[in-house]
Amino acid sequence: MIEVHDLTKRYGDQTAVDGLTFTVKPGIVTGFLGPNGAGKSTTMRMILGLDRPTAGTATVNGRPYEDHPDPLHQAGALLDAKAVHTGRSAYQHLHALAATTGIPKSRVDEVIDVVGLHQVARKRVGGFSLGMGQRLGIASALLGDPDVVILDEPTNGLDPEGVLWIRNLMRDLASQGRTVFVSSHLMSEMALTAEHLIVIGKGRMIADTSVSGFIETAANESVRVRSPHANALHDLITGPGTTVLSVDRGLFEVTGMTAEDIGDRAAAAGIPIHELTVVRPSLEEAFMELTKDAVEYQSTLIGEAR
Ligand SMILES: Nc1ncnc2c1ncn2[C@@H]1O[C@H](COP(=O)(O)OP(=O)(O)OP(=O)(O)O)[C@@H](O)[C@H]1O
Repeated sequence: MIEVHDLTKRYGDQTAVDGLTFTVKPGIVTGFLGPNGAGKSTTMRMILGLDRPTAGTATVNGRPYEDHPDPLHQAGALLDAKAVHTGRSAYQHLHALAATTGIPKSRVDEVIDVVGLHQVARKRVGGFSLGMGQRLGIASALLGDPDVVILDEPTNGLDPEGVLWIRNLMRDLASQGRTVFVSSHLMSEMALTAEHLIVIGKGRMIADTSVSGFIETAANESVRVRSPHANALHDLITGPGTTVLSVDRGLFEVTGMTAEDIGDRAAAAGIPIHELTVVRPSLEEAFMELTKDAVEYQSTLIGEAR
């Protein structure tokens, strides 16, 4: 379990993390989302005791990370996969890490198996592809058999096979009862992996919610309805609380009325319906909508700038 309370980090007059309070629970994957520069890495570094908060607290399993006598068993992290001595083999790297932290040698073989690096474990890390480097970073994170796993943008730059592998691994780790906290700036990726989301923008909390709850808050569901009897259909769906957008002749986009309601009313009035579709915003759309005021650099449409 990770608990963050009123966590704040300032660099000079810039506030990178601004009074964040949240809990990351075990047994599920929690996505940590935000546009570039939102403060995700800084928050993760403070949770791991690598950066000192300007104010507030962050604890891992009830204590500041650095106060645990067995920190690698409490939390393992992938922050920067490139931070590895490139002249060593994967095996040597993990072995050195295990030796300096009192982790048995047998665990090195176990994690090499978990991340599927056995065939290249004796090769120099310098020759590793990005995906192999990422796997090695994850092996290092898992070395202490940690309760809490923290991964900063683990799928960055990976091919589809690597992305799928990381996604399945995160789910597996969560199903083993671990706390899995993973950052991303890609909503679409999190939709497939995370159950819960913490969304930040400019260092501030925007949403702490389930994936489905996030979509519901971020944008309204609408219903596309089509009928050859356009006028009759229009009269039927117009009323207080509903918004009807005419998309094409006989095709409307309705908010404020459910598909069931529209279907029942049309049936009762004997109006044929040729399409009745619930339109849910994608997670990416919902994310853009929620964070539009919190991105560091906003692109301006040429038409708007005039
Ligand atoms: N050591 C530092 N000194 C000064 N400013 C910093 C430092 N580290 C981070 N920042 C600033 O703090 C803000 C948050 O950065 P952070 O890297 O935590 O964001 P992020 O959400 O992880 O973004 P990204 O996805 O781009 O990595 C940014 O504006 C960044 O420039």
